[in-house]
Amino acid sequence: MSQPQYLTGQPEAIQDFLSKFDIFLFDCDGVLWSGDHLFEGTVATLEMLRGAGKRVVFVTNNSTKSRTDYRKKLEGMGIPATEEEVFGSSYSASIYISRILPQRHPELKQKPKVFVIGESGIEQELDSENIPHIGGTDPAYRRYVEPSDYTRIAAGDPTILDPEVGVVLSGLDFHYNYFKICLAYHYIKRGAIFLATNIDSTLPSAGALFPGAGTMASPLVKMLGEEPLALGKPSQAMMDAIEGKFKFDRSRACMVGDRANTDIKFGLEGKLGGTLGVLTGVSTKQEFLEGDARPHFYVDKLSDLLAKR
Ligand SMILES: O=C(O)[C@H](O)[C@H](O)COP(=O)(O)O
Ligand SMILES: [Mg+2]
Repeated sequence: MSQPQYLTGQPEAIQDFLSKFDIFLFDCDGVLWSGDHLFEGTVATLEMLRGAGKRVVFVTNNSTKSRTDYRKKLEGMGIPATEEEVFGSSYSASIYISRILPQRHPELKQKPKVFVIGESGIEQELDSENIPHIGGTDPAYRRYVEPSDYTRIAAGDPTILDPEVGVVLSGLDFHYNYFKICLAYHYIKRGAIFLATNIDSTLPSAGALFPGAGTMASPLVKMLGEEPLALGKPSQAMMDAIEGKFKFDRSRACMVGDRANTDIKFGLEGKLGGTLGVLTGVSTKQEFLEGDARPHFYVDKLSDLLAKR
């Protein structure tokens, strides 16, 4: 395994790095910003890349926002963007459920609904693919479990366990609770397909780490003894969908990310021409230098790419 090349403070090496690629797939949390805190130099770096004729695509595992939400967040931070340039795990999961799952599970025709553990980003993307869904942000699910719930769920009471649910989709949920876990578990035990938007164990925000989507799915993994199929990075189903949409030469593409086991693994397994690790998010320098998924290049922060000769 080759040693990642450090680019910070190396203008010559940075120019050589930039000349290798026509398209940059950008992770968001931990690279462009940390929650609502935009990292210094992010806007200028993206302007520099676009000014040099490079294509920029935003590829995020954060399922709480839709492509529309991300366009607004990017523009709100001074980064011009179109929804076409955004590819999120909630969108990746939605197109998997609408276009691939029915071929593999024709029985889902009778069970078209998705039980959502997550926020509105998932609901909006399911709506964009005309997939019916329950749970999610519905206030009816933001409550403590009641004694009668146990008997009703155990009995399969259709007024609490919707018989049309064929998929449980687990994402980042800021309103997570015991009641949702109970329902999700019993839907899966009754045959629903167990999917996740992504497996990130932590969420970088305000310069610190918080529970991630992968942590949301873990109680179900513990109960079921099985992992969900995750449709976000490093899933190559997502890479194929992005390549299909943006039609690019993988050897001229670079994945930029802060997390080794999602972003960097995504680029390496996708056989992209390059991967760039950024040390402003989840993964440490040691993880980039000694871990299983080592980037080709790494920098302390994204704006280090602005260094001039
Ligand atoms: O918990 C999560 O879902 C992730 O931490 C988060 O969303 C990662 O987003 P990304 O870094 O892929 O933009
Ligand atoms: Mg990230």
